[in-house]
Amino acid sequence: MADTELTLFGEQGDTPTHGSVTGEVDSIFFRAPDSFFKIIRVHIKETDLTWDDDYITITGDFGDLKEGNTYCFKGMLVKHAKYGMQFKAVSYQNVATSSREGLITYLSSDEFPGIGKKTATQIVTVLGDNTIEKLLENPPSRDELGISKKQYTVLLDQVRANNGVEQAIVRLNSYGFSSSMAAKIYNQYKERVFEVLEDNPYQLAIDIPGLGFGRADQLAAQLGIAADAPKRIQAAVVHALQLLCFEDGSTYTTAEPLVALTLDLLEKGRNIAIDPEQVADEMVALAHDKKLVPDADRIYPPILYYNEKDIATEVYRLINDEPATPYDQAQLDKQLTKLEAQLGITFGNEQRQAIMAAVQNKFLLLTGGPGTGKTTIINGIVALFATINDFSLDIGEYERKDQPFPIILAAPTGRAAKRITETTGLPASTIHHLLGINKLDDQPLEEKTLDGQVLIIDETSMVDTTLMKYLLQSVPATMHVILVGDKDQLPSVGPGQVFSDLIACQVLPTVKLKHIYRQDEQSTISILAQNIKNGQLPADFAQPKADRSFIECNANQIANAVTRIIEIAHRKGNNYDDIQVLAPMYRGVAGIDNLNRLLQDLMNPATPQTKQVLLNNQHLRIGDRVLHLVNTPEKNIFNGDLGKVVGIIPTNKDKAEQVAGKVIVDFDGNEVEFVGPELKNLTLAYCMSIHKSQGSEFPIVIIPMVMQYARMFARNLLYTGITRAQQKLILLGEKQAYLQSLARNTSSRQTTLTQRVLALFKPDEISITTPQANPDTDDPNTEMVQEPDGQEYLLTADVVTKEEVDPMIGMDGITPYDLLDK
Ligand SMILES: Nc1ncnc2c1ncn2[C@@H]1O[C@H](COP(=O)(O)OP(=O)(O)OP(=O)(O)O)[C@@H](O)[C@H]1O
Repeated sequence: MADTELTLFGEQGDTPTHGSVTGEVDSIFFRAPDSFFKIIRVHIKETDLTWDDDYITITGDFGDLKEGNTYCFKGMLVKHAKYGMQFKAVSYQNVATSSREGLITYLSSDEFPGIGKKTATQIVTVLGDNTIEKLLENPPSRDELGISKKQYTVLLDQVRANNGVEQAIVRLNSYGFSSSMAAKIYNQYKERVFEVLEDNPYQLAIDIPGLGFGRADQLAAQLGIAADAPKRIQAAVVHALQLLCFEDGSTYTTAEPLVALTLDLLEKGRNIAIDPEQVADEMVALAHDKKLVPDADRIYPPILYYNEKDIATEVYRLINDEPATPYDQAQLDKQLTKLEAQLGITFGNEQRQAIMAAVQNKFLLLTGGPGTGKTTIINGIVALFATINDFSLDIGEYERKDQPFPIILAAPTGRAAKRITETTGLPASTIHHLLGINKLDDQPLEEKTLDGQVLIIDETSMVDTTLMKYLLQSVPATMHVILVGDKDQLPSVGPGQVFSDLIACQVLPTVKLKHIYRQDEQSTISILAQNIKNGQLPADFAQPKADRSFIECNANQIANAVTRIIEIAHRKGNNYDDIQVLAPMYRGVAGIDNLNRLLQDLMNPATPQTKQVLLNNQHLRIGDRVLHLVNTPEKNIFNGDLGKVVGIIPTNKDKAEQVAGKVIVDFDGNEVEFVGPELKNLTLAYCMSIHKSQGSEFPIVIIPMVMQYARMFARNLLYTGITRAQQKLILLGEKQAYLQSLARNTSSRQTTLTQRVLALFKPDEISITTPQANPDTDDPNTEMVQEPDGQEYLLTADVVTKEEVDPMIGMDGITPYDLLDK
């Protein structure tokens, strides 16, 4: 049950009703499969709330609640949008075990066979009020209790089974953790929970998502850990190092920012001054204990330091351990021409070179800008490999013989993997799946060696340092590795810029595609892309071109302007399905959520006959464009997939606000049913985030960019967004927002992978086999696809005045101002 559906009772004026309910659990309606969350009905015995009924619905995170048992719940009354008034418990306690009589009744109940009232009284007399806690935490010997061996075993086993979780949660509640956080903590450490907590409360900040250094520090204060205790300072250093590396995407930091952030954490938490010398001393101690790694003037979290080194070693191994089989160039060329006929495609010259380089090198970096056909040529690489090695590409044949398919195709995201399959017709998976990694940040369950002849990874720029290390470690020496990507598009979420760093080495086999296929030769979209990549806006940025335009407007005008642009484009014969709005943020008047509401009314308006249901605060209608938000490989749909709603079956037919029972969505011919909790994985997609659009293309792209989005500004975000447009691009918003996006070049993460690789390879050691050796790797200024003739670049907005901003593409007679006011 999402909290957004709840309002605190009395929120609109009265004080919220906090209080307690003591009562017997009548029934447990709902148990969440993956947490302690439960919804229960309780028969009230006592309450300080104003409540007329004998029963009340209570929600919360509870351990092993038993129907028929009496508990005391503390919390507040809330109003659920659909189910009305209910009680949200933040803590609870079993009443049966909180008084002497209750304890005796409990211990002599059927749950403890062989223990009668007399023995139960004897146990409670020896142990007193805290009988249960003592039995759980520090059980007395059998002799002390004076009971039989059998009774002793039953007693301890049953108390642990019944009360372990509950008591731990109650005790964690007493440290101020909510029941849901207490449940997370308990699940992490189980019966070791208090041992960990008392030994080092800061460990919680490392292990429990959502529990930061600040909260662990409060707990440490409760447990009496001094403000200048080495344990506390060390925890702050480790936390600051994580923040500096993991939030910035760097693999290391330096002493100055690390000490500054550490002091900030330490002094903010307890309001005292800490001597920087002390921080430096603890940094030395941490280095001694291998909890951070100093190297020259850099400081690394150990995992990132060793992962960079391991990647370099693996690349060296793959290139040197087993040299590639030499092939005759002319033969390859001939084979490829034959394959083009079979595949029904003519590869460009540089694409042909890239395909041949892939079979001639053991390890190849295949890079190129957006739309240069990187994904498309995977098909050619696979086909050429199969031909020269004489193996079949018929999956069925391998399945029948129970043999592995010799080509392994994978990508960092499910959707990129699906795109490979769509392009090649061959199976592809996420790298996580390939390596047997369950959660995003976990490691493989067991060491794995991949079985096959060729490994091709698409969208490699999104692979972070840790995942790349695991991937390369799983590659046998005989396997060819082809890493495909574009270093200028969005980087990995996790630390590192592996793909870009490997290219920057300039000693590894690299092929760069330059010719753009997504847009045609005359396209000014690709020229704009090159400029943006170099951190520049062309002087003609705001002048309308045949395929792009810029409309200046502020955040409050965006929604209206976008709507009008689409209306006009539609009137001019463009199909709504071909128009995609891409924006950086969800919230705000110019955010994705607001635009979606407006664009839905424009592109798929409700009529009295329209079937629609309420979902995630949005109305979903037949015909709506929707986005899938998670990976569901078993249904072949992934995070970022776009589909169209083709069927809706509402549940409660009589009500005005119908709630969805079932929604059927067509994802490019794959019709998928969504029921119950699966529905929350869908959202409207007339406007979608630029992040989710990476790897996709659309005929017409509209991008609003205003200062309101400042938090998200990044050069590679803008670059990725505009390069999604195949034919037309309409940019709108504040010029300053575009300039600031360019100024923030987040690709400058601090990493040392390049130098680790170079330290292993001596310059003359590596032989690069490319049909046209391509050491021209990484100077962005040397790789302009088309230099705009005599164009001056500028980084200031002054030159472009409002008068120069003309109507949008081909929209004769319409001024920008027509678009702003309806
Ligand atoms: N040789 C070719 N002939 C015709 N069309 C091509 C050729 N190569 C690529 N294309 C087309 O160009 C478009 C872009 O190709 P593709 O998606 O493979 O590029 P990409 O480099 O992977 O792009 P991105 O980095 O944005 O994912 C596709 O529509 C594709 O069909």
